[in-house]
Amino acid sequence: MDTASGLGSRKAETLVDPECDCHGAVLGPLVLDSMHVGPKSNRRAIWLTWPDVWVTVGDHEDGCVPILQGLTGFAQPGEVLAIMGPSGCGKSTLLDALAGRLDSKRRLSGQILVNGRKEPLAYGTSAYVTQDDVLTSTLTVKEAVYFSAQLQLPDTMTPSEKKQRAEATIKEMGLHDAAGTRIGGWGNKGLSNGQRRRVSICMEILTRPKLLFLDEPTSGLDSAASYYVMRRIVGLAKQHDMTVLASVHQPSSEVFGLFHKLCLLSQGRTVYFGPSSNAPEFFSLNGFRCPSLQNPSDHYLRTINTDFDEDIDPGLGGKPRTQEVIKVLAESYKSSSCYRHIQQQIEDIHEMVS
Ligand SMILES: Nc1ncnc2c1ncn2[C@@H]1O[C@H](COP(=O)(O)OP(=O)(O)OP(=O)(O)O)[C@@H](O)[C@H]1O
Repeated sequence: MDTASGLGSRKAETLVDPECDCHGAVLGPLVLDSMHVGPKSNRRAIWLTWPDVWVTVGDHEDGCVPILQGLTGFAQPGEVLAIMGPSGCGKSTLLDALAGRLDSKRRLSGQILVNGRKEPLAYGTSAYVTQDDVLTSTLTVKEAVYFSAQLQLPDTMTPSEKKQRAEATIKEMGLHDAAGTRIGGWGNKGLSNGQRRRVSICMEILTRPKLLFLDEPTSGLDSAASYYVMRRIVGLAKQHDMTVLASVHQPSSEVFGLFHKLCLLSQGRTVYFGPSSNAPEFFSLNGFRCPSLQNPSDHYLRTINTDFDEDIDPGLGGKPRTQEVIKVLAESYKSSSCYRHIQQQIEDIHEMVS
């Protein structure tokens, strides 16, 4: 196993771009020690990079329609990247592309690199929580998670260690009170939708995968549950050097504040990619300042949602149409030093892990 020897002497660096449009903003730490294989894990941490990824649907006869248009980004160990944007902007497609789960209709071009290499993920290193909860309705929460633990966890763990891991994970997802409840399903009511969501997450985080994809992990959860679930996931990422990518619809300010990086998409284009703490400055500099006391994620999504454009009266207050706003933001992002810095960080990652 490659332990990235030689990197040990390089300490955690914080990259600051002196020229960044987000003045003096800290553009996020490249924690080089994450490559170290420490006692808490016998698997290598994962740096996922995607410089210029496109996804299209259709064929040559009917014409190809781009769903994702030249997206560039990376996800790093110990951090959670939030993928946000209006419905249909391409969040699930990006997750599917990065996880190697695109169906045959969707064609990928561009590179997705795992630790700087184009290679399939080793078995057991990644997990994906889909939008639909596929669970056995007749089992209780405890049974489902216990069985899953017995099947998924390595033989090096004893049955009682597996049981303990299952119990701890049930607790982590706040399901201890529902442990004895049947999952249920159509015509056989059991868990609530939010509880089912948390059981699905439980099953996938049991193994502490090095790379975790979460498609709408907080859908169906109330704001408090969303916050606690995301906080646990952020904690697990930090504790186990997990690289987490989550598509999120409508996070509260508190949940939004938990994310390390933000990938904001609209119509398959990047509107912003970078530290979530720098997004307010990016929007302000482009003339779309988030009003004080407003949830920043609400502001970003409202600014770039075209679905209800006819509700905006162009004659009143000279408000630009959303299509123009998206164009301004996407072009501004592509020409910003923030974007160049992300490209540089990707090169640094490739150099570091090679
Ligand atoms: N297999 C496919 N064939 C044709 N179009 C597709 C296919 N998969 C996705 N699309 C289209 O690509 C766009 C992005 O879809 P995607 O599911 O990635 O969006 P999303 O941001 O995850 O949406 P939501 O938040 O509503 O789940 C949509 O317009 C969708 O209709």
